[in-house]
Amino acid sequence: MYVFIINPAAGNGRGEHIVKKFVEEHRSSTNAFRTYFTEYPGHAEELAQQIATIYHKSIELLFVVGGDGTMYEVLNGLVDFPKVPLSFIPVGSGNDFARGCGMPLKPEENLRETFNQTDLKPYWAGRYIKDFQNERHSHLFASSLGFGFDAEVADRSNRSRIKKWFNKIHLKSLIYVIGLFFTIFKFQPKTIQLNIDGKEHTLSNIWMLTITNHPYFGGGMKIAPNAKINKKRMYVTIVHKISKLKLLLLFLTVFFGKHTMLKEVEILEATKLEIKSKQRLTYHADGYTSYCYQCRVEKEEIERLVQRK
Ligand SMILES: Nc1ncnc2c1ncn2[C@@H]1O[C@H](COP(=O)(O)OP(=O)(O)OP(=O)(O)O)[C@@H](O)[C@H]1O
Repeated sequence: MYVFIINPAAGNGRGEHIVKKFVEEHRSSTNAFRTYFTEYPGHAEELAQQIATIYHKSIELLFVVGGDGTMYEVLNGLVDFPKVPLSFIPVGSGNDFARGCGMPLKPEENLRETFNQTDLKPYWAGRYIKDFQNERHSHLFASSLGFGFDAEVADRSNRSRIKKWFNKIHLKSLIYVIGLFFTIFKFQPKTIQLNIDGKEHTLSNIWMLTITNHPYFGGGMKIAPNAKINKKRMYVTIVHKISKLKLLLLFLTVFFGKHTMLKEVEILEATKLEIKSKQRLTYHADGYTSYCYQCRVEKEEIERLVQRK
């Protein structure tokens, strides 16, 4: 059975149209298609959990049709069902997961290719637990988890009342650019206690600390250019002691992965890490934003099967 979880709010409803057309074309070869539509934020997580509870043994492939936020929700709905094979049809605005997995970014092409040659490979998500919560409250992230400036930009943009209108006229990225200019004047660099694989570091004047499972974040920015999808390591990009002007330069060069030439940028590898701060930290996980003072992060040990190069 092929299952589609479609977010009609991502990509202005493009996913719904593409899947309907595809199902119509393939109905004669198989009838085993089920389509589900999300109705509100958080619904993809509930749907994925309910569908997997009932059908986990018969799902040949679960297609996530949306953006990175939908992927994040589905992944978290499947926490207890790692054997459900996943594919991502990118119709969102960022689609970093598709980029990181080397999938075609054109949704029609992606869907056709995935369906014709179901060549699944392992993928290891990241897992994080914030503040003093226990394992039961851990969350998974598919692509990235970031603390500091970029998270504050994302948070400001997510809370913006005009975001909905900008989305409608395909100008979502403009909201982030506006958010970036507002945040750059307000942001207070952080002091962070960072434990990487047992080694303690006190880092001051931190602007960004971003953890990724593959090179991309923020809608195509190549933040960790040498990152490879792997079982053990996450890539930690730290931006510290940087001037505001240079930070703007960083946001231009990061699309080509050239920000690593700046002395203020450091990329480390980690299996497990813990971040603590006395200041409240804003974070984003695959685009979702929230706040914490402490966060433990590690690779998910279980491998999931996803469509990727
Ligand atoms: N029916 C719905 N109506 C409104 N919002 C929804 C609905 N279904 C899901 N959502 C929310 O839509 C938001 C955006 O989804 P998603 O992140 O997948 O797309 P995107 O923002 O276009 O892409 P990207 O994250 O790749 O930039 C998510 O926060 C999700 O919870």
